[in-house]
Amino acid sequence: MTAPTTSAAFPASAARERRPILEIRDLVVDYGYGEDRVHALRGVNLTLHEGEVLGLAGESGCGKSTLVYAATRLLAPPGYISAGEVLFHPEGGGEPIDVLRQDERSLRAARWQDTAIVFQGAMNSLNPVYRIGRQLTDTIAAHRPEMTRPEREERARELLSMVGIAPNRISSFPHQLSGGMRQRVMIAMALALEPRVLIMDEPTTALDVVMQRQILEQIMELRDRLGFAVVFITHDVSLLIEIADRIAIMYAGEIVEDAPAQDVYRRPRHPYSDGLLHSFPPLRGPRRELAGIPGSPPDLAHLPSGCPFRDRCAFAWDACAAIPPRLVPPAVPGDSPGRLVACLRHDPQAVRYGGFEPLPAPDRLAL
Ligand SMILES: Nc1ncnc2c1ncn2[C@@H]1O[C@H](COP(=O)(O)OP(=O)(O)OP(=O)(O)O)[C@@H](O)[C@H]1O
Repeated sequence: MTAPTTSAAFPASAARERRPILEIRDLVVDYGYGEDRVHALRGVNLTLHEGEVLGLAGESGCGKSTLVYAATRLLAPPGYISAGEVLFHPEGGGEPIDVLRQDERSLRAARWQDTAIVFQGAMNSLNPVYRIGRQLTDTIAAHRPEMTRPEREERARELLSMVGIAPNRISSFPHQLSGGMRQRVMIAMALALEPRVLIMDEPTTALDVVMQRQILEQIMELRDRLGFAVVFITHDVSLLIEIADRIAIMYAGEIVEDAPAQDVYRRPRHPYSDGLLHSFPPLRGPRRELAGIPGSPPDLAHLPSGCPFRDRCAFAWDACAAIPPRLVPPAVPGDSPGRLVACLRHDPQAVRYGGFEPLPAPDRLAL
């Protein structure tokens, strides 16, 4: 069986040796107030390392976008952060900065320089009345006032060719470019200030498959060359197995599995990760039977007790209705260090502490 290749320039083992660049700790986000408050993030912990490609996957509504919007302070009302820390580690060491407590001025200065985002459907946010060159040079001018106009134009041309667009397109208007080219321009804009973290929220979803692949390959090539870290959001876990070093799977506002991409592919430990893998055709390697996941995610305003996945889970037993699972190393000897899963089958200690008997080994270790 041939496993798909990842961007292997940065093996998962390297992640553990590299410095963390962004640490999200116990992040809690709600939308609205009172009875119908939606608990969109319920204590999320996630670390991104320098140069790493971290994939964030999960069905619609599980909180992927909320997580990156909150972590970059771009969350709009009625969303609000009620607890947590987001630590950004400055280049060259020094005390990490808590992004959630940063004042507006330094936040604005840091945005695009430290962390840049390519939003869902970003290609539609180019201003139709300005040439793309002007839109690129304006972004550069806002952060690098010391650069002269010819220097900014030169940089804009360089950025375009970096993302595979002929530099003479600098004088095109957005409507003269295809959707794929406009999305490349948005990526060029995000890279304009050489950020250390690039967040991409479903950056290629609106494009056809061939264009998606070309853009992904380009991003990975740029990552290898420039060394920025990437958080890549998608519903499609098969795609992440191709491009990510590590994958975090989200469900109902929590991370339920966090593991090297190859481990998620070969041995998913959470039944939800397994279900997601069987919901999308693999891009390479042997075919998997596509089964999908029965049922739908819970209402985040009225969550069930215990494990939020239990109604859809083939392994659920009475303990799952009573004990909320925590992220722990899987109870399988030989699993990669640093791997985490939030499933009671892997946390016999919590099960016993809650007054239940752990599942017998064959079921407990089936995934
Ligand atoms: N403006 C809002 N008001 C109320 N609830 C919201 C709002 N935005 C998001 N939510 C809720 O927060 C939860 C998480 O949404 P979010 O958009 O972060 O999920 P997602 O995983 O990024 O989904 P998608 O893949 O569809 O973008 C959802 O259940 C959604 O209903």
